[in-house]
Amino acid sequence: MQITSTEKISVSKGISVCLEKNLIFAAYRLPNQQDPEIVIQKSPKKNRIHKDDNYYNLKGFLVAPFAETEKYPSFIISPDIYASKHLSDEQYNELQSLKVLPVLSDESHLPVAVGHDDYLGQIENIIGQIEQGNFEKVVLSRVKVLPGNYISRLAHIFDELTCAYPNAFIFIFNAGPHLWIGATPEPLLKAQNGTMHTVSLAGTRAFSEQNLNIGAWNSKERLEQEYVTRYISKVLSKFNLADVELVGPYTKQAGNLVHLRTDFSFRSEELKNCLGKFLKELQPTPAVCGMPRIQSLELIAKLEKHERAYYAGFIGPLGLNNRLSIFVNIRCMKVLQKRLALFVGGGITADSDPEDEWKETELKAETLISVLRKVEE
Ligand SMILES: C=C(O[C@H]1C=CC=C(C(=O)O)[C@@H]1O)C(=O)O
Repeated sequence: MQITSTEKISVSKGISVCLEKNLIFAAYRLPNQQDPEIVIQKSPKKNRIHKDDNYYNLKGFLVAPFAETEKYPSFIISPDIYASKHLSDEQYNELQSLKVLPVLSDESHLPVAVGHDDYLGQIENIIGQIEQGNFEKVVLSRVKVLPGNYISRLAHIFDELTCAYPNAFIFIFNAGPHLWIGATPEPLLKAQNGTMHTVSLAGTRAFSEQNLNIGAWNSKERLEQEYVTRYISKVLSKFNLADVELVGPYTKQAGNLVHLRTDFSFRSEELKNCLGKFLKELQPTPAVCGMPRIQSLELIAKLEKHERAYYAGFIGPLGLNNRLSIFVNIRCMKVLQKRLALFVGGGITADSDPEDEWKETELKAETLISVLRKVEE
């Protein structure tokens, strides 16, 4: 049915239609911005990308996994239809005319939920390895599974996330069996007016006025974040980036939580021809992986019972509105036909208390669960 109307078609309506048709698309709302944006690809084929590609010439919504595999590749969603705030009648008609794509079920690889005792056992294992001098920090994650089919409610959940978390990056993306939604507080790389920005984010407390005061944070928490800062500084010097400026650490609210954060900025020119390589070198940082990195990747693969897939990978718009804004995919969930899989993790260091670490992941899960409760009311 063709429409010509004076009624505006919202991004939220666009999300619903894309989900009904199972199209490859992404919608997002950048931190501290009003309007959500939507990127819809007409072709059903994933556009895979590689780190040697010239990212500067890419346009669309970038999706990269925690660890690149055949099953979880990096790809970019083409902006065949791109709209901010509203779709035009023409765009909506074009969307309506696109064919429904088959649902590619991923139910054969269900993320395995890990309970309290198993999680504490894994943390103790990591602390033991840190005490033996094999690691400085390892970020362990787990999955919380919530039964139910939420697909028809995702547009509503997206809208609620945008209201609940104005300073987060709110996103949803769908491509084949990969359907994810979340509200991440962690920018990975942003380019603005010739300057690039990245952050070191780690250390978590429940939000309170008192916890916004940096003086309230202890040396364990500061060290946990300091590892990330050191790692990023090292990557920046490896790429010979000039004029690096560093601000922090300071406290930053993320919904029901507060984190420690340090901001880095540097000239973007230098990365023009090696952005893909730089991103792969930078991510995963010890905010989601560990120190040393390769050994942490191996330990994570050995200990965790689930595949991280796109959790702790990176996502965001590239080359749209002349912007580059990429975020680390945390505070997120994978949406399956009959369940949601919430991914939550936390940094383990020598002084970690396993029970506190469990509580921290419960708090992190609340970021999304509190919004799910709202849409169920
Ligand atoms: C790995 C996650 O958070 C990271 C970002 C901020 C604080 C973190 C922490 O305190 O452990 C984590 O490094 C997650 O939310 O799943």
